[in-house]
Amino acid sequence: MTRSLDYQPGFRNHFSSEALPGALPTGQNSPQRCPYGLYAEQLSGSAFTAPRHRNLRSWLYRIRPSVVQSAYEPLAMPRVATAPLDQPAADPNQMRWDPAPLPETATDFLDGLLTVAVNGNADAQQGCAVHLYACNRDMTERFFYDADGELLIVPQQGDLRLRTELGELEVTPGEIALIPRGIKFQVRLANGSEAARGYVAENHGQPLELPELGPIGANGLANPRDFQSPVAAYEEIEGDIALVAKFAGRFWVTRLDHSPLDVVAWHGNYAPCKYDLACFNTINTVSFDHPDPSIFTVLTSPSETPGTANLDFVIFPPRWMVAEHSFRPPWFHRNLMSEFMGLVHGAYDAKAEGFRPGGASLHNCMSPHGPDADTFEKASTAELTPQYLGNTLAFMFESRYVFHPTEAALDADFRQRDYVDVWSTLRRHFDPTTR
Ligand SMILES: O=C(O)Cc1cc(O)ccc1O
Ligand SMILES: [Fe+2]
Repeated sequence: MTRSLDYQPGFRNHFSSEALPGALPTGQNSPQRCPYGLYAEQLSGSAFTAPRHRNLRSWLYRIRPSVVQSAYEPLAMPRVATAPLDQPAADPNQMRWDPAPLPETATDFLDGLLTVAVNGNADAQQGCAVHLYACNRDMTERFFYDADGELLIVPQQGDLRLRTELGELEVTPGEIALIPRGIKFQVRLANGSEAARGYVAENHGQPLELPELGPIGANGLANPRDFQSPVAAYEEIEGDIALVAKFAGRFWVTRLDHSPLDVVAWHGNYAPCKYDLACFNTINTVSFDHPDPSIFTVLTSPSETPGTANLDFVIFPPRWMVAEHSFRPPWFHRNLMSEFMGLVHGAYDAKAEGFRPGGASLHNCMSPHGPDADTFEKASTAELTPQYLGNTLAFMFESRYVFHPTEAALDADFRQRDYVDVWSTLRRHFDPTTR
């Protein structure tokens, strides 16, 4: 873990931070003249009138307001797709991919994005996209913001420094970062990493929030205090700087003569954050049966239908397995919700092999899936002593909307075209004479 940066703790707290003493106005948001000659700018991540518990906004005190930029021009980014997609048709086939290869030519985070699947409708603020990233170069002269959604970044290899308007964060595999919709940022490799790879969920819907805990009580799962937001940090750099925007499924570029990281102070609850998945308080059965994976929900983006998420971020962390007289791995199942999975490190308990760190799988709405044949055979006869499942960190982006895989994902060399065969050797055990 990286500890060189300062952070403010708490999930969506009302933070205050200033990089110069007294830069943050007190008692009001828009003084007639701001300290140090700064401009005040409000950044709203919700409608002004959103209910109080979902109202998201921060006040930024910056050297120049964001409007000081040129006209936007289209920018080609053919590897990134957005819902709705006309082509190809959605696919019910179970799919799996090996890790995407790391780039051989100089590739920054933006150029290294590749969309695997999309769902919902970005303009209607529904659904999400799943992208992979693989990069070996810093973003230096360019910055990015995404008007189509917030970005949940799940590093799998290599450390990233996320330089945002509201300050800097570093993430390493095992941690996640959340960049709210519209926040300008830049991605650099950190701590000597020469390349980085991971997953991004681009959430078009309601921002991710902590799930309700119901009978679990006041504590457990991801605790709010373990989320960390940056402190204000600014740079004053002049030059020819590109600000790339993703807007309504297309990329655009506007030019600035200064760095957009010019926010000297800010306050509010709309800010990037990071979270170490090792802080997750994992709750599971201590009696029998394998509970639904919703017990492992880190963050959820609700939809209008109660309990039916636009997007859930679920992890499968290291944990004790103690269930008695039970088949312990994930069961065979078919699900209304569509499931995209990735693996940060180790092995996943439903798949003996083939699901590799950096790889991915997709099990769409109602497509059957579950343990592969080897896992089933072993788990059906295993001695059910308490067993520690270490060296594992899988995750799922689960959505009520069907994932439409992109052409690039379907055609990728690293797609395992024979994936469905992992279940083909499941033998018939039925014997009507023996219970
Ligand atoms: O399909 C998967 O591997 C994810 C998953 C895990 C689990 O423990 C129960 C249900 C489920 O969809
Ligand atoms: Fe599943």
